[in-house]
Amino acid sequence: MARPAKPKKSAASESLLTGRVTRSHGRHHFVQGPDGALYEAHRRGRKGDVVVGDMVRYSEPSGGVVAIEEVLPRTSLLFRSDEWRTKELASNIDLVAIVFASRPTFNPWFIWKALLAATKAGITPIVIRNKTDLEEGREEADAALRQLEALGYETLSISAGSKPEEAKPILETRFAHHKTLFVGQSGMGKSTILNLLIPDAGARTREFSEALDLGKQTTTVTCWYDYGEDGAIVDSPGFQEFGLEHLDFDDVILGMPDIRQYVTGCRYFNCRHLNEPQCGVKDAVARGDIDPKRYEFYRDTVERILKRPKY
Ligand SMILES: Nc1nc2c(ncn2[C@@H]2O[C@H](COP(=O)(O)OP(=O)(O)OP(=O)(O)O)[C@@H](O)[C@H]2O)c(=O)[nH]1
Ligand SMILES: [Zn+2]
Repeated sequence: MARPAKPKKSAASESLLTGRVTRSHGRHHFVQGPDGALYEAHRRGRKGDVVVGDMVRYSEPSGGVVAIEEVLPRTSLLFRSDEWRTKELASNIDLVAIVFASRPTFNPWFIWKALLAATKAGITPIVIRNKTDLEEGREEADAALRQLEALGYETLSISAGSKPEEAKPILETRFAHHKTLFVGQSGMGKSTILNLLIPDAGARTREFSEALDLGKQTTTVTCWYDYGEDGAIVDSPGFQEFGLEHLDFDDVILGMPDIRQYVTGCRYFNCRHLNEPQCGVKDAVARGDIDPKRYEFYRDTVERILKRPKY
């Protein structure tokens, strides 16, 4: 028997609306419709493929809850991972702002890992050195910043908390018309910066969590805030680690310009720059042309990758 012809696009699919996923709590998503209204949303078929930042097609709200029928193609997708799993952080962003300060003590590896993850995702990174007013730890923080600049990364220096009137226009100029994800270790001043850019962010979140009775949960998830006409500020919860389980060896080389520039001096074309003889990278470390701390980071990152079963 002949199969029945596939039905033409149903009236239902034509009535789908397009909106943005602005928050996710496990399988609970929140979609902002074209009119700005927020809807609680579930993914049709319980697929776990929805990420904050996604543009989705969803069905008309019934009882306030909508069904996400389709995730539209993304322009970018940023990951971070831990030992156990790789997690999407946000989609459709075009800048990653990495915030650090001299106090609490920052970990340069966090910054370097975030830079590698951004490079891997093809998203422009920018490093923000906050709390320039603090004396404590100033030297290390300034040295870290100078090194990042020498590596070719864009940076900004501000005191978001103590000189907000100076910091605000600097931030506004750089982040207008961009969709920026902010990442940083806890306590670096991410929330302070966010509040300068979006003064009512706290109120928006409170309103939202009260309306949906979410309590404290809202502070522990990634949130998308529209910013101006065509920009967005995406706040991620502070975390201490920025795992790179989703990177391969080549991604590390591509994301570390100071290492990459010496690989042409290696004898073996497949040199990993770890224990091989006549290695251009190790020679550069020995001469003092590569910062030993950066090489240590390189070694640790690559050794983790090479330990994986795939290699
Ligand atoms: N001295 C000084 N303190 C600042 C500055 N910016 C922020 N702070 C302070 O640093 C502390 C941490 O700032 P937050 O904005 O809460 O940091 P956060 O990165 O959002 O931290 P989490 O919420 O843990 O992720 C607060 O006490 C701020 O007042 C600054 O420019 N100078
Ligand atoms: Zn080598």
